[in-house]
Amino acid sequence: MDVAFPDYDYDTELLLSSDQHKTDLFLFNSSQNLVRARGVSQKLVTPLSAATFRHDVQNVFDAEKVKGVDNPILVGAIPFDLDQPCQLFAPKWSERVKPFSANFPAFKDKDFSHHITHHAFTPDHNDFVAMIEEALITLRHDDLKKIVLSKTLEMSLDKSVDIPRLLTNIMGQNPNAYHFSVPLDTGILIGASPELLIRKEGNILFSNPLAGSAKRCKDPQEDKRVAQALNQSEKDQYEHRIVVDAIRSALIPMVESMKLEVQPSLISTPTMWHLSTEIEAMLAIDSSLSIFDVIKQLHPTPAMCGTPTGLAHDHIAALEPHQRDFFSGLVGWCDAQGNGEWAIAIRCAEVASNKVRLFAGAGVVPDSCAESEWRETSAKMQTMINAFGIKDFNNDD
Ligand SMILES: C=C(O[C@@H]1C=C(C(=O)O)C=C[C@H]1O)C(=O)O
Repeated sequence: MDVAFPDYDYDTELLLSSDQHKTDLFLFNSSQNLVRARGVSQKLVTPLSAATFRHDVQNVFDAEKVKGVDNPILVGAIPFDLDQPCQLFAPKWSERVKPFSANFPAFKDKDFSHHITHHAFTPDHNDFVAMIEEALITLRHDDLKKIVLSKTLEMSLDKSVDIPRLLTNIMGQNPNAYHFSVPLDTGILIGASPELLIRKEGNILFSNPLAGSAKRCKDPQEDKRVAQALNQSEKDQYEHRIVVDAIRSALIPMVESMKLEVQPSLISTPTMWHLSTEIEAMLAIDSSLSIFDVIKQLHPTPAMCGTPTGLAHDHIAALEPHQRDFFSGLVGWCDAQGNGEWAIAIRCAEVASNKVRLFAGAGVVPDSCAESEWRETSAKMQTMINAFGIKDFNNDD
C-alpha cells in the first residue's frame, strides 16, 4: 500500500516495517509526540501501588545511564488494577520525535480484511443486561454513584493479523486519536484511544477525560441531532461531572494552579460522540513529582471505574466475569525527568496471531438503561472491528 505521510521527514518504511510483529516494538503517537522503541534492555513489572515502585523506576533509569543512555525512557502498559504487575521496559533503542502532523492522511486500507471464524462475548447479551441491572439496584441503595462495567469480545480470525498493516489502518481511520502498539507477554495491545489520562511536560500537566457517549449516525443531520441530545442529556452531563470532579480533587493537593472549561465540549471519533473536558494544571516549579506519582493519584478515574473508587472497584470485581488486565489501564511512556504521556487503553485489541480480544465499557448511573449500555459498548468496539476490516459481523446482537 502506498501511503504518504506529509510533513514527516522520517523513514515511514521503518516505522511501519514488518518488524512491528516482533514482540519488542513499541509505538505511541499523540498530537505532541511520536515515541518509538525497540528491544528490551530492562523490564519493570513492579505494580504501581507497590512501595518500591519509585525506587525501582529510579534504578532502571540509573542503570540505563551507566550503560551510556543520556535520556532513558520507560515505555509500556499499566494495568487497570494498580496492584497488578506493570509491563514496562527500558528499550535498547528509542526515539521521541515530532508526531505525524495534523495532516495525517485519513485513509482506509480497503484490501485489509478479516473474517471471524469464532466469537464469544463475555458476558453475553443476557448476562450483560443482568449485570447492569444488578448494578442499577446497588446504585439506588448503596453509596455507589457511578460504576463502569465492561464486556469483552474474543474472536478467532481466518488468518494471523499483520500488525503493521493493522496499525496503519488504525491510524488512517482514526487520525486524531492516541495511537499505540505495545508488546505484552501475551500479545500486542494495539488501538486508537480518544482519551488522555495525563501528559506532563516540565511542571505543566494536561488531562482530557471523556465520559458521556453516543453512537454516531451516517446521516449528517441525524448525527448533529445525536450530538445535541448528548450535550443536553442530564444523565450524561452528570456522568461526565463525576469524572471531572474526581480529577480536579485529585490534582488540587499537587498543583499550584488549574484551568478547566466550565462546560464539557463535544468531541467525536469516527464512531462515537463524547463529552470532553480539557484540564491544564501547573505543578510548583520545584516539584519533584514524576508522572507516575500523578498517575497514582488519578487512576482509575470514574471514567474507567466509578465513584467512590474503592467501592466501584469492588463491585466491578464482583460483577464482571472477566479480567480486564491492561484494558482500561494505561499505555504510554515516561522519561528520567518524570515527563511523559499516558493514554487510557480503550478502543483497542489484544492480538496474538489470529486470536483477538476486544473490550468496551460504559459508565452506569441510576438513570442508565441496560440495553442502551449494551449498544454503547458495541458501538465502541466498532473502532477496532473497522480497523481489522471485519465486515460480515453485527456486533450489536
Ligand atoms: C470504557 C470506555 O469508554 C469510556 C467510557 C465512556 C462513557 O461511559 O461514556 C466514555 C469514554 C471513556 O471514558 C471504552 O471505550 O471502553
